[in-house]
Amino acid sequence: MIAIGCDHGGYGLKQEILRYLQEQKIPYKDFGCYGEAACDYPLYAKAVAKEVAEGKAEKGILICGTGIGISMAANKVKGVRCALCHDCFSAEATRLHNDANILAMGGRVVGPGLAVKIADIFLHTPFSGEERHQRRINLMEGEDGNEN
Ligand SMILES: O=C(CO)[C@H](O)[C@H](O)COP(=O)(O)O
Repeated sequence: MIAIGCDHGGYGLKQEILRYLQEQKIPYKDFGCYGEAACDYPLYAKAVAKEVAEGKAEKGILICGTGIGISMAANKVKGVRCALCHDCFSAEATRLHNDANILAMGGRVVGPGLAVKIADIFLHTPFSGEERHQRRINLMEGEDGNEN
């Protein structure tokens, strides 16, 4: 299951991503927001990030106006590796190298065609599992005994 959320700046693009998920029969849970009224992106970032960190969702997708604030907020949750991607190369690389578990995009930055392609690559690219990448993820997650 994919957890998905947005703020008002990402609402329109989220509708496009939802259409893609439905067409592809990819199960998802929509954590809001549910309209274009102004709202606060950290609330939706935290809801999706928590779902992913707790293993209830396999991956997440977060969209705000730029993708920046919502990715920053998601990355405050331990175990979340949220990647802001506005190109296909980065979407693939962050899965292969970082095992990113949440994709963030900006609804005011990318058009729907590119955004759907980025989401498709993100959802279908496995982590490479290569030792050097795993080692760096472990360091990032603080599994070396350091605090962060
Ligand atoms: O991109 C965002 C955060 O990074 C927000 O979507 C953006 O800041 C919302 O702005 P406004 O309230 O002016 O519509």
